[in-house]
Amino acid sequence: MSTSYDSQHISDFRQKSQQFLCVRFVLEHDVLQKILESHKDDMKAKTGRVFEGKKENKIHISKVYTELFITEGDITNVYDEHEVLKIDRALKKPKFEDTPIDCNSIFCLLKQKKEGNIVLTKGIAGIGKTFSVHKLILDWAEGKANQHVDCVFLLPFREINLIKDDKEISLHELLLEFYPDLKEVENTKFYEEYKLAFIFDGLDESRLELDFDCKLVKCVNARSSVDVLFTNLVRGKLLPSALIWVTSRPAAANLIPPEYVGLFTEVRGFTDHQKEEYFRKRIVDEAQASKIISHIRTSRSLYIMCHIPVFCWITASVLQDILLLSSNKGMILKLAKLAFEQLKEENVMFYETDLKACGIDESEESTGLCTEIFKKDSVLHEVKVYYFIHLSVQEFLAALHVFLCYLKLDMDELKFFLENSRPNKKELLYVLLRKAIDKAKESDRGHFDLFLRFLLGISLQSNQKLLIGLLDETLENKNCINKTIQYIKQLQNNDKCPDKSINHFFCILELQDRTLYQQIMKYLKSESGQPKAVSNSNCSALVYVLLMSGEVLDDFDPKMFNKTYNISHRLRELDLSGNDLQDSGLHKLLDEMKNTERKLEVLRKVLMKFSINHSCEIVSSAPQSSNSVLRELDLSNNDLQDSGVKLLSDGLKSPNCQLEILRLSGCMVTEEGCGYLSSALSANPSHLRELDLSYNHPAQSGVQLLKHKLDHPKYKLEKLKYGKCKYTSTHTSTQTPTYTHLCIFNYVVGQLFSTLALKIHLTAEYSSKPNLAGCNLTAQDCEIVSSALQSSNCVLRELDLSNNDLQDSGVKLLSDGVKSPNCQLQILRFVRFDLGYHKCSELCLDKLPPLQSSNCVLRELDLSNNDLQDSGVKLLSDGVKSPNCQLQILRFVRFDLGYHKCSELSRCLHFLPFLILSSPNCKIKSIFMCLFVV
Ligand SMILES: Nc1ncnc2c1ncn2[C@@H]1O[C@H](COP(=O)(O)OP(=O)(O)OP(=O)(O)O)[C@@H](O)[C@H]1O
Repeated sequence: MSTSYDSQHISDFRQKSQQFLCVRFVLEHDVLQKILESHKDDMKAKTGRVFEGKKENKIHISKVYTELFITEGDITNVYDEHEVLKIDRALKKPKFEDTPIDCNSIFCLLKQKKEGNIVLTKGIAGIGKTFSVHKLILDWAEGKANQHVDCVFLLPFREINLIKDDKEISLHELLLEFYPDLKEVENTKFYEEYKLAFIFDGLDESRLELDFDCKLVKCVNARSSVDVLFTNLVRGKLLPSALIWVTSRPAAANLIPPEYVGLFTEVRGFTDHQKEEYFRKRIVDEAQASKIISHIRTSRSLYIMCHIPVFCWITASVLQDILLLSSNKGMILKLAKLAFEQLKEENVMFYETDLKACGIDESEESTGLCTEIFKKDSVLHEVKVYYFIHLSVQEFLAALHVFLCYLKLDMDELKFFLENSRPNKKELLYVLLRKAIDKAKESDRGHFDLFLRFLLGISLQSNQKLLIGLLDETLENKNCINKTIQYIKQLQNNDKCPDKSINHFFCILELQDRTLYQQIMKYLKSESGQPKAVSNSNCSALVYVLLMSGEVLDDFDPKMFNKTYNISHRLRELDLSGNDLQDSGLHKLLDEMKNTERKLEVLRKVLMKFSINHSCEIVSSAPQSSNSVLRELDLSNNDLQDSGVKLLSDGLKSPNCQLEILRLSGCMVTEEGCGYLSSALSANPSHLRELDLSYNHPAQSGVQLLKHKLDHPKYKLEKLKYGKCKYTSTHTSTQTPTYTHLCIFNYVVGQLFSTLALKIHLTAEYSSKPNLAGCNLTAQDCEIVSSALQSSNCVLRELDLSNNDLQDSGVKLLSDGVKSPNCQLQILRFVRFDLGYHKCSELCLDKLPPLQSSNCVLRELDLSNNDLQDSGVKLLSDGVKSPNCQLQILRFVRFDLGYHKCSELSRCLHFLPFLILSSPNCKIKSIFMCLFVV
């Protein structure tokens, strides 16, 4: 029997199925709306708060966001202009005549275009591309703009890079990686019926290899590599109705073929009006904002630079801190008095009455600055006691107070030191310092020691400059400083107590006396030639003094730590940061340590470039040795590479290895190196707790191998640093005591000298002598420097590139710059620019500025501390002999002969002056050579 449907049946069925579809649609719609609402909340959280340098500085974007000048640009220019020229142009001629466009309107403008599928926005580093992206998304999520768009996805290339290169993934899955909540849209018509916008931020950071002729992908569920998905979106093959926005720095903008670009925009930064608006918005205190704006106006170059928003931020941070210091001046002075009064009494804890006696009342004690400097406790009977956050803060403030009293000639306050003496004004500082030295010497417990060091530090004019805002004037009194140094030295001759003697070393260090080394040697060698007894605490102080002095290490004899003076067994930590100790020196040192019952737990060798094979072998053998107690090893910023890491990993595998912390930041480690480390950890899982691989180049899979170890209970690994997270080295500075209080300055100033700032600094018109020493510049950065040198309006006259790891390729680029007829460079410094560790010195030197070139106008060249070797020196002398060479001063001070004991080098070096001076063309007036034969 066949079923027959009459028309009534059919109509009922239609009605029901329509109802069913409606119900399904309503349900689906509800689900989607919920997902979209939660996505919007997610986006608000993601884009609403912005980092401003430090984590704790996370603020809401609306508090700082200032409209930017964005224009519609000509896409064809993208393909023929170099980024440096763009920066240059942007800095010199920030013209804002074109019609600005509102960032929120870009999607509407795109729709008006007949051709092209995407919006491409370019802009130089720090100009505000990411900020614009965040603002657009936030406005959309808050319902303020672009409400025709149902859903916006932010996909920064920086994060896309984290997806495995070879992973096949669908667009839907890609979105799930970023937005897991979208899981539920899978079976809906989300991708077909909703208006979607995709924002790809920072094309310049992308590691994708873009091939716009690649295979077609049209379906959101079809799998392929991420680059194929991206190119299909851009070509309009995948989700053709979606809106796509890509941002990029200029150099990478040309990766997208122009035919796909519907709207091309350029972020041009802040106009003058916007700059000022930014400062007023960011700095809530109106008077402070006005002060900063007027300060910026007085400096033309700063004012121009501030059209780049990131500079506005840096400027605001630096200037605000300086103002903060002066606006808190009154309070700081009261605290300084309090600190001194209490120090005199040897008090570290004090009461409300003590605060009042120094003019600090109850209302002030728990506000502003006080809360940062004080700690407050209620002890017995609810009586409040106060103490400075750290004793050194009290000691520093006390020293500041005494120095201020000296400036004000407040003899009453200085009575504590001067007692009955009444020196004249000229002698006052010397007498005051001398008496303070005596006071510290008299104190058995040494409670004036650090105070004294701060006071001596502040008495140097160079340090006083750091206290602008607190001191009304700075004073240069070299005569007094010299007399003080002499006085301390005199005391040292009769020093009976080692503790006092060490403090005297520190005092001399604080006064930046260069003869410190001899003083130390004198201390170490008693008259009988026998070592003096050195206490535990003095041992580390002594090592500190020894190692902090660059001069000392030229003559560094590791035996001193060991047999002769028998102090190495007390050594716990050895920081060789920034020293010249070569491989051979390190070898000797570790060798000595091996033979004793040593307790060296922490070895740091940061910033010391050294050869791969030698040093890694040395370092690898140290943790393997059976009596090794090495716990921390910091080899950051050395060119270890994977081969070095392999050697090191052999050490780690040893059951004797107790290493807990290993820092290999910036050591050119790739995925291969991660593999070695991973297998070393597998072989010996029990110790390593912290591994720093930041600033290296491991592919994601390399990191994954190690990350796995983080989760597994078998391993102790707790911390793994990778990517571009900044590792703050614990590298100490000779001036630590005096600068402790200024760490906030250092932070901001550090920001100011970021590579980005320096790049722009370099191309800015005002700067003819940028100091780029120790700025972590790389070979790539040399491209910028080289272009600057070749530019027709280059004003660079003097360039210091010391202590940068520029590598051969970088030197080559620089050399191209110096050869350019436009280049006016007269002075070039490459001090301790370790050419040596490439072990191909001829090559390197070959790439140094060509002294023979008729365009080269170099007058001064400083190659100190480079391992040029014989052949290098020969090349150099050939250059200098050339009739074109203009060189007048050539330095290679502290050339380390010990390293090449058996080579021809010494002979060659002795010959060099002769070779050069006997040449009829030679214009050299002085040669600085300082030879140390070990
Ligand atoms: N519109 C703005 N309002 C206020 N501050 C801004 C604005 N744009 C940028 N800034 C400031 O400049 C800094 C850098 O901006 P942003 O990260 O957007 O630059 P970018 O062009 O994306 O740079 P890069 O190419 O280096 O990624 C921000 O952290 C912020 O401090």
